[in-house]
Amino acid sequence: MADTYDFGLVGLGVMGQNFILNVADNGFTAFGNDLDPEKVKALIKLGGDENKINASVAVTEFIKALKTPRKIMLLVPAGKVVDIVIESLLPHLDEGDIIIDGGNSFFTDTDRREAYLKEKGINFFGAGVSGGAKGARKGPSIMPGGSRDAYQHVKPIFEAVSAKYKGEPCVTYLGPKSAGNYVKMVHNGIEYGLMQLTSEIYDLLRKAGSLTNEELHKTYALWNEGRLQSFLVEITSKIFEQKDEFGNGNLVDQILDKAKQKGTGKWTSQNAMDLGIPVPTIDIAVSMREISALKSERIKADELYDRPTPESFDKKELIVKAENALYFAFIITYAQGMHQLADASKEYGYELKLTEIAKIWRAGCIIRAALLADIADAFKADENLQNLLLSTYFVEKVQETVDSVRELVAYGAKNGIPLPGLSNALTYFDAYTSTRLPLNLIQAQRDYFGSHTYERLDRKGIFHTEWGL
Ligand SMILES: NC(=O)C1=CN([C@@H]2O[C@H](COP(=O)(O)OP(=O)(O)OC[C@H]3O[C@@H](n4cnc5c(N)ncnc54)[C@H](OP(=O)(O)O)[C@@H]3O)[C@@H](O)[C@H]2O)C=CC1
Ligand SMILES: O=C(CO)[C@H](O)[C@H](O)COP(=O)(O)O
Repeated sequence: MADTYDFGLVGLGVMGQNFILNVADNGFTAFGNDLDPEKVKALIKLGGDENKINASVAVTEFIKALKTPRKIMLLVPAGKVVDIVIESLLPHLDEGDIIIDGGNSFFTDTDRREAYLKEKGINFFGAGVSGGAKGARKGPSIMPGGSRDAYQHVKPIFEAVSAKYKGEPCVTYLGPKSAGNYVKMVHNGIEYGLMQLTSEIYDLLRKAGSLTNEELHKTYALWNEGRLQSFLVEITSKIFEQKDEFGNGNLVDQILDKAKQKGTGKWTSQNAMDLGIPVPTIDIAVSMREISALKSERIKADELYDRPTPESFDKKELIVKAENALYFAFIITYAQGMHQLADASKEYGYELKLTEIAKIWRAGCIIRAALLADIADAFKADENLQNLLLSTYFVEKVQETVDSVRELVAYGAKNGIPLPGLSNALTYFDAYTSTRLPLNLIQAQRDYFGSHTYERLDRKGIFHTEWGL
């Protein structure tokens, strides 16, 4: 059994178990490891043939079973556990072995781990995986970064197990250092934005148009056949038809309206702030999960204030406008995420190719959408495109949908329906496309109270005024 397996995987939980079975399905032999003997047993049983897929709780047995250079993927919870697992593997590894962190690790942790392991002759790289349990099993989108040479050893396995878009694997080497984890982080930031927008439109449809769950199911299903075709719209349509197993109508109506988060959306926002890149639709999606968590305060506050009863909206007209609005806001969210990737790439030296990123997101991942093929084309047509909103293709798409957004945002404000993602996307658009913003006044105020100086429109140089004299 020594030195026989092609691929090792530590962490046989939701992602790990599915990923390793996918590896075996694609003709590679694989060996798993987990602290939990039940998970080890379960994998061996599911694998069916121990020569093809095997597992052990013992790290020594796990390491011995792998062909060199060993290719070991970690799918364990992000944070300290990754360091603990690395330390447990290290004494048994040989120079040239490869550790791949497939989890949602924070990108600076990946840089630290890569530098630490390089000193010991071990290759380390981060490879974000997206697609949830089903994706891991049937074909995820994989976002590897780190050593290009080390990636070559894993490339055939990753290309075989990844999702395919029209035959093209949804994986490619993205760049050095933590490029893979960074791209996965922004993927999740975009995911937060799209989820927030999808839920706001649901709120609007049920409150303004009185759509039933059955109508919501049909509406999202229909949208999923058009330009909004995407994994999130597809699962949303399915969610509305799920019955509650306790017999209380539809399950969605029984789910507590407090959204949890594991950190990747917040990190996207925090890092965008650090780099000075505006991603307000992602920021507000994170804030909305935080507001949702304040359930008991929300209940108290609701009792203190009157709220308008929503005026009814013609159902057919509302559905058309809501589809326009969701399409518009999806474009804006991707535009913000791609902008963040472009600027981060310069800052961290990742040399990211946005076309390639859009291409590997076209299938397998949570934010897969028909729109991504158009986004890939836009970056292909202009490699230096600073923002999707500057692409001719998207100018037309945004132009034909923005009026619906204006109308719905105004309706929401007047009728007390919170649409923060939608209004934020609109505000971002209006601000980004304004030649003049009122921030000249902010510069004047800063100079007034703090002598912070300002620049002028009509001449070059840095100026200060003794205001009010
Ligand atoms: N779930 C999802 O949809 C997605 C998750 N991810 C990321 O993938 C990673 C894994 O997530 P997920 O599979 O959901 O997590 P799970 O908690 O389901 O699985 C993690 C597994 O790692 C095991 N583990 C913990 N410590 C060790 C150790 N020292 N040695 C060996 N095994 C260990 C756990 O065992 P035990 O339970 O006994 O502690 C568990 O079986 C995370 O970084 C997550 O953010 C990425 C994309 C999608
Ligand atoms: O990476 C993922 C999807 O792409 C994971 O499902 C992640 O847990 C989602 O983030 P959160 O739990 O914060 O909603």
